[in-house]
Amino acid sequence: MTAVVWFRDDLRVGDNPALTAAMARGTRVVAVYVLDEVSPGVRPLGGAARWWLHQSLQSLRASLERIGVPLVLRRGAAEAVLPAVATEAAADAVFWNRRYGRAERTVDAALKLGLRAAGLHVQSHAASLLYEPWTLMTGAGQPYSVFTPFWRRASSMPEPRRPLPAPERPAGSLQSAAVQSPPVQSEPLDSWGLQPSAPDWAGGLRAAWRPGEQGALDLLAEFLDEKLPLYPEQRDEPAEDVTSRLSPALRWGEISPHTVWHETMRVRAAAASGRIGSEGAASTFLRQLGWREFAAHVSFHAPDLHRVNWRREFDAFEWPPLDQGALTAWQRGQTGVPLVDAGMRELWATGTMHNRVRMVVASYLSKNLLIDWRHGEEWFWQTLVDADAASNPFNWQWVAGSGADAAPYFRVFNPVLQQQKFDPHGSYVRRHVPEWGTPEYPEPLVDLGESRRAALAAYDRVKHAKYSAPAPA
Ligand SMILES: Cc1cc2nc3c(=O)[nH]c(=O)nc-3n(C[C@H](O)[C@H](O)[C@H](O)COP(=O)(O)OP(=O)(O)OC[C@H]3O[C@@H](n4cnc5c(N)ncnc54)[C@H](O)[C@@H]3O)c2cc1C
Repeated sequence: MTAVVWFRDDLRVGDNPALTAAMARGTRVVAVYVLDEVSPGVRPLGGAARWWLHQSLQSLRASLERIGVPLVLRRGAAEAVLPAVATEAAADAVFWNRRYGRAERTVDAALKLGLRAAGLHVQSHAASLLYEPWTLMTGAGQPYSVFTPFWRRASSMPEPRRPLPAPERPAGSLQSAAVQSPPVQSEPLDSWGLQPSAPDWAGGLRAAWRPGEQGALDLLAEFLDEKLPLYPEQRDEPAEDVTSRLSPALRWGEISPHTVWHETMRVRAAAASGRIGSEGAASTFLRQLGWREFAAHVSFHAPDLHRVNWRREFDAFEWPPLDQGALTAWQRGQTGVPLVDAGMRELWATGTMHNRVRMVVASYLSKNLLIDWRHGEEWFWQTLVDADAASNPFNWQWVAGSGADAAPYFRVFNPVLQQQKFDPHGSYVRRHVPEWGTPEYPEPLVDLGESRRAALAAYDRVKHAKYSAPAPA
């Protein structure tokens, strides 16, 4: 007997309910990761995400080996690949942790039916969110559209379950089972071409990150030990390194939100007796995790979030024809606005950008340059190591004004004031834009005041538009 564990956005062995359940049977366990870029509606990964995935799979393979579980890599439509692997492995059971995108759920539902019809035991588990998106609803049974009541409701629920320990290698039995069972062919990871080669642009990513479960656990420990007390005061300052940097690890499931939650609560409880301020700091930090939950909730109930305005009245917004030159200048960090350019260059070099600066560059693109937020969302999708199918479009729409609980459209971030407030000494800007203040630095692409007024005028035309859903065909 063999159990197959299908890994997806849960590239870890600790607190992995599907893996734990499979190991608990005491039979042989085979892990599989399917690179599925062909199933309808599944969004192909961006370049930085592909780089991360390569490193993370290497790390997962090593962790699984230590508990006697081989990792099989296959490429193709999951609906065909997974049953094939189950057959090759002579499996009688398949386990996975749930995912929440519509296309992914369609694939998973079809597989569950098909595998069960073929006589296999199929079990799915909750692992990637503290609250599955359908478990928190308003009193009227509707999805939440405002963060504060959503988080209040979440906070009134029983505490998220405790993380599960990493399963251990069972003594003896697995080896003999493995010898008797057919080996399952795996594709070489290198053959997937996830890493850039010509040119190799990933040097900055390698320098900035250590993908994999151990790297994530170390980041969390370092954050809780050293940075948490500073977090409430300094988390908006991009020059300071006081945020957790856990977003790619959470995106790929190298660490579970349950682990982050309970470790933070443990530190909070320990600090309550001594270190002043940690209780509030812990709540501030966990509230950010709440935004991740809220983005997943909103996206679950509005699955085309990267394409469709959440507030449909924004469909009437008349974006001017795309100015490709302006978009390219923004992407390359050549707008002549120091904070925007610093952010965009940080993104290109390291695969991330500080949250405050993400808001500023998104506002600049969608309002000062009047470029449709979807172009910015797509660029982030390609370049962020934490590119997330829910959080990325959710936040873009939040800044653009078309999203759930969004900043009102007329809130145009002024990048000069934002720099004065959050990078007053210019340390962050200078780190990424060394030629700032020299003749080599470009002139501003647009006048901030004029472009702001033009954006507000465009918004005025849509402000009173009412969305009426298209009549059914
Ligand atoms: C335009 C735009 C696009 C974004 N795209 C993404 C994305 O693709 N993936 C992504 O994970 N985050 C995205 N964010 C949210 C946020 O910028 C990052 O999560 C954060 O900068 C990650 O740094 P950190 O891990 O040090 O955060 P911390 O401050 O340490 O926060 C802890 C965790 O909370 C979560 N979190 C914090 N803020 C948010 C938020 N606003 N929305 C959702 N989750 C949040 C993240 O998982 C983060 O790791 C985006 C924000 C903006 C404005």
